[in-house]
Amino acid sequence: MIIFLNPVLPIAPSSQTWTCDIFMMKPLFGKVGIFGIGLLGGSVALGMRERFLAEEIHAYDPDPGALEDALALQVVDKVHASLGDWVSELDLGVLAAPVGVLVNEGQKLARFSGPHTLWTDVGSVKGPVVEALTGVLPNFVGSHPMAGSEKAGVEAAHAGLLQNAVWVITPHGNTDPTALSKLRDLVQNLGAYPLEIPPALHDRLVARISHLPYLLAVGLNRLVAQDPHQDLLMFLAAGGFRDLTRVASGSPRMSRDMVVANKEALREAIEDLRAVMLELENQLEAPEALLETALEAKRTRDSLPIVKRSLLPVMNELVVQVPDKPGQIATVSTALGNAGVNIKNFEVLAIRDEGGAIRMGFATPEEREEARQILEGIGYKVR
Ligand SMILES: NC(=O)C1=CN([C@@H]2O[C@H](COP(=O)(O)OP(=O)(O)OC[C@H]3O[C@@H](n4cnc5c(N)ncnc54)[C@H](O)[C@@H]3O)[C@@H](O)[C@H]2O)C=CC1
Ligand SMILES: O=C(O)C(=O)Cc1ccc(O)cc1
Repeated sequence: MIIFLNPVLPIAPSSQTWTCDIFMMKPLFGKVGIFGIGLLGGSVALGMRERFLAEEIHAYDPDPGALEDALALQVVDKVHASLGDWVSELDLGVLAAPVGVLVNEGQKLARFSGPHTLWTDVGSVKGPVVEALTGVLPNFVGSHPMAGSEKAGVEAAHAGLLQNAVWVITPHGNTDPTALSKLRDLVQNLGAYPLEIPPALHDRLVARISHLPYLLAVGLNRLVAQDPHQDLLMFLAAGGFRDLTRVASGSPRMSRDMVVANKEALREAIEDLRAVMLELENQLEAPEALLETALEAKRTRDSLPIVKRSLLPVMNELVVQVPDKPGQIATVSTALGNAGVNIKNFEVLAIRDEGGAIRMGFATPEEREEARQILEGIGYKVR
């Protein structure tokens, strides 16, 4: 069964109906722990921070450099180089380590977890992780945001990565319904689309739509690397080769772990692709048949849904913290208006007890910088 839910974005109602009452809303979670503060873990933390979904965000990572960067970039509030009692205080734990270590990491965390913590992971393969951790980590529900990039590490993390992304949730027969519902809330509040799919079906589908394309990208690059005219091929590589092989630029370790963990489903997909390639090879002698296949490919490719990543490029956005006092929206917009800075997009984000936040979009990075200086100049905290 597949359930597709519309996201509930924490966008403010129109200015006529907006009241300060929403400033009294509590964040969805108190303490949150991110285990593996890289591209995905960092993006979850930033998304939660930007939308005030957590009171305090902690990170654990075996790499001291990752912890240092996460603190310096203000992605999290506190960092830990080891697991300990702090884990038992978490309301939400997110495993965002490489796929190959998720089961082991989850089993270790089970020894520290409190009974009330909601646990999830963002790993690219779900079957083995969900099987091993359901009922072991309390309130565990597996998940997989279908969003990423060819970059790795916390310095590449950004909240916009998850915005409007399809975020697969993979319930198991023993999944606790309350935990499932809380995870759905989190995904929707992060601005993503929760899509529920059983773990085994998820793995079969991502083998075809994500893992096989990755192996193909590796294979196409290997053909170039092994060719006696490698240098010339590099010069000739135009948009097609680049588009088709972009994912080979991602973290090789992350991707290696991902394909190995899904090897059964991937073998089937490779087998099917072999048959298709053979068919295509034969169709070189049957141009009419090849044209039919090419037309079908164009129809399929052209009907892929267009994913709108965010209302404005993430780079031109500012988030301003505002206290729970009357007239804040007027003060912010008047200060910018008086300086001739045009606000292209205006959104009131989720709110915590002591105040709220406004997200604004600007047409250019220069205008955003000007807005930042003006708002900081009149005492606002801006990110
Ligand atoms: N990169 C992508 O496009 C996507 C990745 N994912 C999944 O997200 C997870 C993380 O991937 P990325 O953020 O891309 O990788 P990354 O390499 O950017 O970050 C992984 C982090 O995990 C840390 N780590 C390594 N061993 C650990 C352990 N035992 N415990 C805790 N942390 C540990 C690393 O030091 C690193 O900071 C993986 O499971 C991956 O399958 C999911 C969707 C997209
Ligand atoms: O960069 C892209 O287009 C990707 O497809 C990245 C990606 C990598 C791994 C995942 O589990 C999900 C998405």
